[in-house]
Amino acid sequence: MSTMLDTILETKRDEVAARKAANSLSDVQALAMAQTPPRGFRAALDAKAASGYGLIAEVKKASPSRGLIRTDFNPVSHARDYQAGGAACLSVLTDLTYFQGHESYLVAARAAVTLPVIRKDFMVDPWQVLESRAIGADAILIIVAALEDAQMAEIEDAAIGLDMDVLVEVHDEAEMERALALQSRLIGVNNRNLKDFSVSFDRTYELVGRAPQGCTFVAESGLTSREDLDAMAERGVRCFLIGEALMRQADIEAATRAMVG
Ligand SMILES: O=P(O)(O)OC[C@@H](O)[C@@H](O)c1c[nH]c2ccccc12
Repeated sequence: MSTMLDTILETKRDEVAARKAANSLSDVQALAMAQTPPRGFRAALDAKAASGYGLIAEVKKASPSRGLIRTDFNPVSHARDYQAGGAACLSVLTDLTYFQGHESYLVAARAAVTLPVIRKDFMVDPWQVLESRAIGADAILIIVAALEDAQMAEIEDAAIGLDMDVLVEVHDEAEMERALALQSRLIGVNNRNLKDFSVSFDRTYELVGRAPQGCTFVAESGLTSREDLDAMAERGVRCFLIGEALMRQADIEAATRAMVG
């Protein structure tokens, strides 16, 4: 059976092939080298989590499971609101086909704030890491369910070579084991199953104990309230990735402050 993740990855591979053909490597390299240096993504998260909650606030217009989330989508004002409300970092979706994202949203959001920004997209080729740096991204996502071990290592090496942080996303214990074979100690547990979109906080609770000492552990997806975060904190989780629940609010700054302030 072909899952949603398979479908997304198939589209992504075609898209990346077309982009690689259309852009010379030396041009993308030159853009990456001309960027301001990466803002420390994991360090910013750890700093906030030391005295409260570390929030990665997501600039998210739409998703395959929810459709359009925000009609008056404005990445610059959302980014500013997230920063003013106390977020540690931003996540910006750049996948166009399934999330109505765009690279230009990341560029605009990052320019509007001082927070580090992760490019939220589906990495299938190390070339995308260079492209991410070329648009200013400070960190990239590796989805363990999407890649073979060797591909993950290659993509991670590319990011480390560019001084970028890597958020490694897992969903179960087997994926957690594979994640821990990588170098990054920034691990996210996606409560949402990318194969059928079901959400359960049990994914986080099952895996938080498997995170080694010194690892930055992030609970992702389906979090809607301060109470959700407080319940997770009782089990030792202090960092969170939140999109929809904040993007649906009229006053994003106030909602962010209510969540982590
Ligand atoms: O909007 P939510 O339920 O708060 O979830 C945010 C984030 O965790 C989710 O967008 C996400 C987590 N991992 C991903 C991988 C690809 C695309 C999207 C995601």
